[in-house]
Amino acid sequence: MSDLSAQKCEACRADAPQVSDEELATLIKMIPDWVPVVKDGVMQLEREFKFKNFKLALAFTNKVAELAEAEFHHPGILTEWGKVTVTYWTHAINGLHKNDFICAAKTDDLLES
Ligand SMILES: C[C@H](O)[C@H](O)[C@H]1CNC2=NC(N)=NC(=O)C2=N1
Repeated sequence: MSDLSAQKCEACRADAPQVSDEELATLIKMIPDWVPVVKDGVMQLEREFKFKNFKLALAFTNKVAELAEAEFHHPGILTEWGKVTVTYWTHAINGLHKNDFICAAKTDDLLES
């Protein structure tokens, strides 16, 4: 568990600021397996997780879903045979918030659980 994954998400508020370029540069180093991507004009964090088959991919998907409910911060999840693509962004601000980095770090920790 890292400093980032030990933190808790805060409630998503529409007036919350998006992370600054400097914060992005610092935070992205803490989750080196994730990449910032822009989809439909919205900056998001994305990582592909590889598995031996669909059953393992689905089991991981369910762990991510439980995390999302526990933090009340929800990703996009694409579950395929042998692969799960997880994407975080904050809908309330249509961009990246520190919550997204916390949840990405917590998602990485699920691989050890
Ligand atoms: C009403 C609103 O959807 C909720 O406050 C939560 C639910 N989960 C969420 N998840 C994400 N990724 N962004 C949000 O803004 C968000 N809002």
